[in-house]
Amino acid sequence: MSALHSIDVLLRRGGFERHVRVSSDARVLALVGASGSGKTSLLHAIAGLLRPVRGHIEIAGERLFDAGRRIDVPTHRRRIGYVFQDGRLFPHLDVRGNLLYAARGDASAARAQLDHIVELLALGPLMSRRTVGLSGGEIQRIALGRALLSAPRLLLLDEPLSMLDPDRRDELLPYLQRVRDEHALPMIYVSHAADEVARIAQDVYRLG
Ligand SMILES: Nc1ncnc2c1ncn2[C@@H]1O[C@H](COP(=O)(O)OP(=O)(O)OP(=O)(O)O)[C@@H](O)[C@H]1O
Repeated sequence: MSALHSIDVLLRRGGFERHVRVSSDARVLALVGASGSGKTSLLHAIAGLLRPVRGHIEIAGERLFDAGRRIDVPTHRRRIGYVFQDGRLFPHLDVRGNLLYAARGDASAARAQLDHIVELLALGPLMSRRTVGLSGGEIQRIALGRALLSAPRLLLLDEPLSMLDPDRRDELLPYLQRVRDEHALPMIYVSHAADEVARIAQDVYRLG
């Protein structure tokens, strides 16, 4: 039986090429490595945005990609929540609209799930705000909530705290820890910050 995260791929992007081999049973895995070592490229490959030259990607028993077996699950069927450095909220929607954008299931299930996420991430006071004027930490909490509401089977986080100043980072970390502890989701967490990695992840893979 494969590990929870079982990845063995050759990645190529322009002149960049890297072989990545990860086998880990940690539910929360951190990816670290120098700038340009391929962390984001690996997340893109997992999300189906970059096709590996060869190899396989299997997470939580789900074969997402396997060149030899001609498996390449389309991005929208991979059920992946993706949180970027900069939140990437939709400017034309208010906070509630952003959260519900990708909500799955029937209306009552979506509402129950929304209530849970709003509580978990303390988003109540923000619900009818426009995205303009939100702080960086608020934006990231909403981005995290939006990703969770898509009912993902895997959460990818690409340096979600790196644009925040140290105080805001410290404020947001406990929310990430709550998500880690209250959702049984596998998570892959890219970061440059060793202290952050130590507080979030259960295993660390270094690229490069
Ligand atoms: N669209 C692209 N076309 C060509 N090369 C690319 C493209 N995107 C990324 N690269 C190259 O691929 C390599 C890996 O980039 P990637 O963004 O995966 O690294 P990273 O480890 O996430 O870096 P950082 O920590 O700076 O975000 C780099 O050398 C980068 O220049």
